[in-house]
Amino acid sequence: MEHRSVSPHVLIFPLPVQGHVNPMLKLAELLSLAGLRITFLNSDYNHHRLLRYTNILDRYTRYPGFRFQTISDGLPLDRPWTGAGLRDMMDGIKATTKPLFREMVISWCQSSDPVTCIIADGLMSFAIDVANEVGVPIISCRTVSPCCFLAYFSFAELIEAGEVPFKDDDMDRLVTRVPGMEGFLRRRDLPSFCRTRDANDRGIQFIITETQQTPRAHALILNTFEDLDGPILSQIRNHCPKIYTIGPLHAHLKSRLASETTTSQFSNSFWEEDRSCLAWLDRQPSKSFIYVSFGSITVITKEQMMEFWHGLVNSGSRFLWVIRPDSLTEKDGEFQLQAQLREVTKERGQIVDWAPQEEVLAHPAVGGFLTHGGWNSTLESIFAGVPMICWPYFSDQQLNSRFVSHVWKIGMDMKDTCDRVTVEKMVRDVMEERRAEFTKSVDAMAKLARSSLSEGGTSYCNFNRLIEDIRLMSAS
Ligand SMILES: O=c1ccn([C@@H]2O[C@H](COP(=O)(O)OP(=O)(O)O[C@H]3O[C@H](CO)[C@@H](O)[C@H](O)[C@H]3O)[C@@H](O)[C@H]2O)c(=O)[nH]1
Ligand SMILES: C[C@H]1CC[C@@H]2C(C(=O)O)=CO[C@@H](O)[C@@H]21
Repeated sequence: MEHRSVSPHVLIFPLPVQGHVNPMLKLAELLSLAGLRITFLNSDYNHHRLLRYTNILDRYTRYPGFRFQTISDGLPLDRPWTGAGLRDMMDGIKATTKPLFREMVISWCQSSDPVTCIIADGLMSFAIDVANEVGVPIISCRTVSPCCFLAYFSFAELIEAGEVPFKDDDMDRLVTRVPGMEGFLRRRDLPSFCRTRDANDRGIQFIITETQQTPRAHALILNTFEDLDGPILSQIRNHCPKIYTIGPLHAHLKSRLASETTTSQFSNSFWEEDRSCLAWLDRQPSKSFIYVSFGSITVITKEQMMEFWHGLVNSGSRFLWVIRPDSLTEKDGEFQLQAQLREVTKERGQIVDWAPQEEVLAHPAVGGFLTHGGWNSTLESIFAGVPMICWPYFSDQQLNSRFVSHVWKIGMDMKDTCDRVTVEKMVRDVMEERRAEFTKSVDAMAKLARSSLSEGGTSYCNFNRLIEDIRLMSAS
């Protein structure tokens, strides 16, 4: 790839959530590898956590044009933030981050090194307003699944047609107005924000407003590959014609780094990874354990935690279970329940606060993944060829789990149930009874993912087009 003498300067600005920062940091490194200069804008709080638990400074500052900047997210320092606090986060961003961002961008644009292009999280459309005000091209990046993004586009129409809010409790009724999903999308598969009786609910209105702004951006980056989401992408292209599908980003970065001499540690985690579990995995037989993790912001009740635990133990499979310290909805004085579970679990497996997930999924001893179905986890599981059981918590996860079970047929959907009998049955299905069937389809998808990243593959070529697009911005 050609490097011009002054390379473009790209400002990357993710929503301050693990599942957004992680893929956007990977995107940032990919762009750095291509010779672009990057300013990565993190919230103060998240940056501090990354400094504490990862080697991001060593990893990223080896690129001469890379720098981190920080901004306030407007939240008090004594949170942890989880999915239950979505409104607080959005309010903080609107009141505090938005005006600060505008000031920062204006001052950078007046400096001797103005930004050529902004790549901002598609959930912060105020970045589009600011970019337009200062005349800098902006590309939107949505870290959520394309199927969910498409459903968001249909929210206003669903409301107008009276499909949302739901008028009764029949959650299995088909939803007819999300294009391309007419035959299989049930009410229960819509993003959790639709489970309200109020069409003016702030959650729904926020998503509608943000999503409808996306076409105002110069282009849209999606973390997927064409063979996974082809029919959905052609529907999205009716709204946003210029899309760069360059995923799975985690694997794309690894494949482009493969020729470089670099560290093999890729953690962008807000928690300390417990790497001791890898040694435990090394002692397990092939495809013998199930990995359990519900991502970075899911919270569960003590009751649900116990149902999962009994179901896992009764299944007879060994398991590695990530229980973040802030996982429980209720207070767990001194983490008593978590400590007890750890103790009684020793026989059957391990419980850790946070795992090196990509490495765990790539381990030969893993046979299945019990996941909340966050989009990063879904892509990481597909790429590793690991069948899933999805227990969606919120947002896109309700849709992702339907696609996993019904469209791609690479796992099972445990949505809206949480009892030990179901957990046991599904674990047995994925690990034993239906293992061959799921493994065959997920392996085929993993192969397509790999080929999208190889030279000439769709994600590979789309990434090169993205770079050219950004370079042309600096030339004009
Ligand atoms: O022990 C762990 C658990 C998770 N992870 C990583 O954390 C990320 C989690 O991302 P994701 O699976 O997408 O879940 P969330 O953290 O819940 O992500 C939020 O952001 C995603 C992208 O927008 C959405 O798809 C989700 O629904 C939303 O909850 C992944 O890269 C995992 O590899 C670890 O490294 N170690
Ligand atoms: C903060 C959550 C609200 C919706 C966001 C999202 C999306 O892009 O739609 C996915 O999951 C969460 O991280 C975001």
